[in-house]
Amino acid sequence: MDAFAASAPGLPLAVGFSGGADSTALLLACAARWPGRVRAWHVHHGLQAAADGFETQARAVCDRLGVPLQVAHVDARAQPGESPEAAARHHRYKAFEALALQQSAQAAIKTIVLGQHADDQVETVLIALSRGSGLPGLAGMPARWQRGGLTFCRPLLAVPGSALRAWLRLHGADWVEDPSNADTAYTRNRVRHRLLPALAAVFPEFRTTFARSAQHAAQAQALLDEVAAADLAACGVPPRIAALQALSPARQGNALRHWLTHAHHSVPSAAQLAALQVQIAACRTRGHRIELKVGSGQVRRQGECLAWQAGRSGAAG
Ligand SMILES: Nc1ncnc2c1ncn2[C@@H]1O[C@H](COP(=O)(O)OP(=O)(O)OP(=O)(O)O)[C@@H](O)[C@H]1O
Repeated sequence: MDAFAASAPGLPLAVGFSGGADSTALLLACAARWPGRVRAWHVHHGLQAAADGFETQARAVCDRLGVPLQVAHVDARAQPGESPEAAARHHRYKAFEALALQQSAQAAIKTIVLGQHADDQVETVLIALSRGSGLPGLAGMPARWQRGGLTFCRPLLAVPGSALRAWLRLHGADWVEDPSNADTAYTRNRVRHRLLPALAAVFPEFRTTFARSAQHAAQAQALLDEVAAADLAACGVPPRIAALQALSPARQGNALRHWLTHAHHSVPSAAQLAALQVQIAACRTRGHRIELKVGSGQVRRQGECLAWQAGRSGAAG
């Protein structure tokens, strides 16, 4: 397994270690490759009775490998309207950031590696397709990104889940099965247990080909982000309406989506974006008002520019 062949990670690194098969394989591989430069971080989500067993397993594996383990306990219960998976992910990343802050300067963690593999990537792309997502969703999970001064990597995205388990068995390693992975109440689990076997029967190479499509989508999205950044630099932030009107509809929509998503963390629906573009096109007189619900807030006209107003409790900006 040489998933870091393309670019070596900054060391020392921490493995996000759940005790499950995927992150166990990742921890074993990293500990063998960079002895003494690897740590394990385990997040106890406080959600299910089995979680204490995950922590016990994580401790046992790390003791055996001689890898230092740090455990963060969080309360990852979902807020109303939030999915349990999204809540767990949110709290996990916060916990990783907190663990990074606890490190001494000499041992500062440069990279956090996570164990998502090719099957996880296919599931992500299929779920995005089922929701009618655009390129950002179809691009799947990024292999590498920066957050809070840390670099996160997913070096196993090209490796099938079955290959990881076979590799673990070959090395006599054990892991815990998260019982919630079998719960078909979750969309992702239904995709994994019902859809992936059907796909494999029709398209045996689907992991590789879907991953290639996801990469094409990610490259195209990177280009659209560059075009949006250049167009917004010309339009100003917040954007001037006359400058937006000078753009083609496709570039205007791209620039608006980028502005709302990146500056205001508010993803507009296709219908909201189309309505906003109709309003921008009609805005030819001094008295023309624009006031539209977009994402989690509102877009209004403010003089010659658009302005963003966050949902009820937020401030204008
Ligand atoms: N409780 C946790 N503590 C630390 N890292 C975690 C935890 N849960 C997940 N991760 C990290 O995030 C990755 C993706 O988690 P997810 O739950 O989506 O996958 P998984 O298939 O259950 O992975 P695994 O088999 O490693 O548990 C894991 O491979 C691991 O690197």
